[in-house]
Amino acid sequence: MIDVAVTGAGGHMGREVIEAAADRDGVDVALAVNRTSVGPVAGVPVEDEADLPALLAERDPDVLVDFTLPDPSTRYVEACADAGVAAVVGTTGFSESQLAVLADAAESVPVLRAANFARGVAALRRAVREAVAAVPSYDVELTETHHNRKRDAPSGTALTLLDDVDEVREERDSSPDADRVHGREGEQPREDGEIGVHARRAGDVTGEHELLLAGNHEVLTLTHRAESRGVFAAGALDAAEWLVGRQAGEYDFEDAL
Ligand SMILES: NC(=O)C1=CN([C@@H]2O[C@H](COP(=O)(O)OP(=O)(O)OC[C@H]3O[C@@H](n4cnc5c(N)ncnc54)[C@H](OP(=O)(O)O)[C@@H]3O)[C@@H](O)[C@H]2O)C=CC1
Ligand SMILES: O=C(O)C1=N[C@H](C(=O)O)C[C@H](O)C1
Repeated sequence: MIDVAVTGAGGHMGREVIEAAADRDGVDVALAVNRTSVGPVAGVPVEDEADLPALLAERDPDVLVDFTLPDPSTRYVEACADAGVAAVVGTTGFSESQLAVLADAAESVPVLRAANFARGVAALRRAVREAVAAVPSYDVELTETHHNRKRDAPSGTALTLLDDVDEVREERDSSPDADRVHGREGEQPREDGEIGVHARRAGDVTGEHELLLAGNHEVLTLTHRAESRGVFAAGALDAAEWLVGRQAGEYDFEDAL
């Protein structure tokens, strides 16, 4: 049995995680916090996030699962490092300096961060790397679609897929994202090697990512569509179960699969 702490417990993903944990053997939610006051979620009382450091010391959970925003997320992971609690981070949109804070925390505790906890996206990443390696000269365009509440663009998953493309094309070292063109407008002919990146926001779309490769009179598209947030919550809990007992360090969802 592992004891999990959930931050952002009143948010869409925090609620999904608590509900998924309630249905899963071997996982108990020992602590749930939120910024604003909300009632119990799946019978778990939700406490004030300002008290997180004291609550971590008192309840001593094995692992914290966070889906919030970059600012609170970095604070929560720092609190985990102080309390000796592992952290699974699903939040996206971190700046380089916030990522450095997470890396510091990972010197004390295991920290697993992933922009997407859907197993299908893990498979998509492998397929993308393979496809780009097979047709390296083809044009690449990436389109992601999300609900109209989403704050960060492009999505964390889109950025991960772009890094995967760059890794195969071995362009990371020189200038990681110089090849990315975000939308196009006016006179803007496509340049060799550029990757068009398109972020759509509409309605309540859970999350879709499509990588298009085209050249030589053919088009290949690789698409993932999440049909429920439950897939992300299930993956995050799989990651949490895997992470407990690991050495301090930074991990990715692929490590846990
Ligand atoms: N890795 C993955 O698989 C997935 C990642 N995500 C990512 O998870 C994150 C959350 O998504 P989602 O649940 O849809 O978002 P919601 O807007 O539904 O929830 C956000 C949560 O963060 C809290 N929050 C917002 N601002 C602050 C603050 N300043 N201090 C403390 N807490 C704050 C909110 O609290 P309050 O209720 O008080 O506003 C709420 O609990 C996003 O970064 C998203 O991209 C989403 C799905 C899957
Ligand atoms: O904000 C969301 O909802 C999602 N965010 C993640 C991202 O930024 O990639 C993952 C998923 O697509 C849903």
